Amino acid sequence: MIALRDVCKTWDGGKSFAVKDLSLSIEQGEVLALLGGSGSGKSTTVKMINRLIEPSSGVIEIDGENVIEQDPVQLRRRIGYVFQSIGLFPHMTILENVNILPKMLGQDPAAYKEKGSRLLDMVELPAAQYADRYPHQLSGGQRQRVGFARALAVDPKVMLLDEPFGALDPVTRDSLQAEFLRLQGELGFTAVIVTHDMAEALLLADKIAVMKDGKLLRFGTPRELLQDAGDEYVAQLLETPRRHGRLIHDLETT
Ligand SMILES: Nc1ncnc2c1ncn2[C@@H]1O[C@H](COP(=O)(O)OP(=O)(O)OP(=O)(O)O)[C@@H](O)[C@H]1O
Repeated sequence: MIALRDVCKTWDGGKSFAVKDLSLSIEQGEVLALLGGSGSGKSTTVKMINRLIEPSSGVIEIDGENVIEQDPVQLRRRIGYVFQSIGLFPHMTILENVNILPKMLGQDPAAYKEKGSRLLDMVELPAAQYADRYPHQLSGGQRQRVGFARALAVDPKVMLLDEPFGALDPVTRDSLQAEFLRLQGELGFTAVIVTHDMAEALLLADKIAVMKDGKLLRFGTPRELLQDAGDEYVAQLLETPRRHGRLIHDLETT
């Protein structure tokens, strides 16, 4: 469904690499976690998929079609995009925010209003209660749910999520992660999720791509990584959730 082949992104006239020779692919309905530290090239990679950033070289295909050959605006309308700062319009109600794209695409108002309400119910913000509120009347976690509903409004086959849970407290993060998995299972979209948290990647993803300094260090299923980190840095990243697991297990059993 999504394939990257030898993708590079350089800045400063080719002097520095944000992403170097990145090749990977995922199947329809899979969740890919792009995992790495600050500056490893995760956001650049995800933004190249929907052409917010143009690759310097290499090929990116969605469903067999080269993204470079598609109109960037049309492409972005077909792909759900959720990011940390959410970007809701403050002067629009929650339902109006969810309906932005269907409205821009000229869809039937009665149909998209009904659908927007259903999406709000789906992300557990009952429309009867939340549709007419404004973003400032919601908590951060609730705003992020609106971000999900908005991204889902055009029935995307592909969802890109750039640290969607990064700014949330652990309880809200946990409930939204569970919600994401439920929605993904129900709707079956293919997703790329940027995270710097190995536990999040292990819990949410079918495939994990570990990046460092713009390069792909390791690509595999959570189970494959746990069985064989294959790289010292990857082993270090796995150590934190393992240590937490051991500590909790010890506390429970002693
Ligand atoms: N517009 C730009 N001009 C020059 N360099 C850039 C630009 N955007 C990103 N970079 C560089 O590209 C590299 C990768 O950045 P990117 O934002 O993809 O990293 P990241 O893994 O998403 O990091 P973070 O987790 O901190 O968001 C960094 O070294 C960054 O400084």
